[in-house]
Amino acid sequence: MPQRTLEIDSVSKRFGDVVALDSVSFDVRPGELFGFVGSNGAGKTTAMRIVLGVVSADAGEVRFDGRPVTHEIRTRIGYMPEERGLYPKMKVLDQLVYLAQLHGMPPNEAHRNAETWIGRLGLTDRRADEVQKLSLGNQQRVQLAAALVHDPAVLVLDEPFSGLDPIAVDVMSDVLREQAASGVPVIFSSHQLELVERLCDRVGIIRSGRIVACDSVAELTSSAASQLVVSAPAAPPGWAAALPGVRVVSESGGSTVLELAPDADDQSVLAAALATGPVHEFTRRKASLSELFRTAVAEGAIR
Ligand SMILES: Nc1ncnc2c1ncn2[C@@H]1O[C@H](COP(=O)(O)OP(=O)(O)OP(=O)(O)O)[C@@H](O)[C@H]1O
Repeated sequence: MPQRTLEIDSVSKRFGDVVALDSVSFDVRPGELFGFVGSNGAGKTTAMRIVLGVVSADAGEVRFDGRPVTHEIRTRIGYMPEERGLYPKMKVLDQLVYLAQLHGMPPNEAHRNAETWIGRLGLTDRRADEVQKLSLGNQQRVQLAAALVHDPAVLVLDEPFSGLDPIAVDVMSDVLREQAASGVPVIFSSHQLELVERLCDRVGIIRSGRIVACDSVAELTSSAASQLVVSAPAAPPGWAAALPGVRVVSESGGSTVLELAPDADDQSVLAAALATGPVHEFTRRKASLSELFRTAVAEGAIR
């Protein structure tokens, strides 16, 4: 295991009868952007809270750099909680300086870092405003600054992109990429799967407290069933339904999307399409993360 890896090892957690996490294991490596995705209530927030020590695990262990996460290590984690955790009446600059010092940073450095992130995140005009007077998106920028202001060794961000405008999404994306590039393991949860697909080195999909897939998007999509887009305007409805190893995903206006089993013969699909008349398009398409996610959530496991 490389140094500075965050390891979640066989972590389980119940709340009464609800199994929130069932022996969840994955790791986030240095320099990696890791996307944590799953339906509402799948267990993402619980897992992140356990990493932070806000919630204790019933079983399993969280390690950083090969050692169990202690209070000292937790002060080196930059955390953006889902419920957000700012002091509403405190001014932006004061708040960031205070939080940096709370993580053990000397006052001068705390001040310098706070100013740096205020500038970087486009909050300069708001630095003397109380947090409660900011728009939600700007509060979120402050929340990101709060996670970063103490130069964390790990970043754990619970839905950092929710509610951001497109410019703020770009800023957030750039900052997360930079942090990862500087060697920080970064994990964030999100329901914006196109964004996760675009940004992340690896993705973990959690379903009902269990990890059902964990790999790079390229690996996950290459092992998923491949799809064919066939445009055959003269083909009658249902033309492909009886072809062996073929599932019709959608059919509209002469364009049909088919899912092929690994051993299905695409040439016989082409022959069947040509038998109906001209074929204008015949393209293989990889499943997107969204499609993969739906399969994983529906079936429980994709590999
Ligand atoms: N403090 C708690 N007390 C009781 N049940 C809880 C508590 N925290 C979480 N749960 C339950 O644990 C399960 C996992 O919830 P969690 O918040 O981790 O999901 P999530 O993946 O973050 O969902 P979302 O995408 O909606 O934020 C849910 O069934 C939830 O109701």
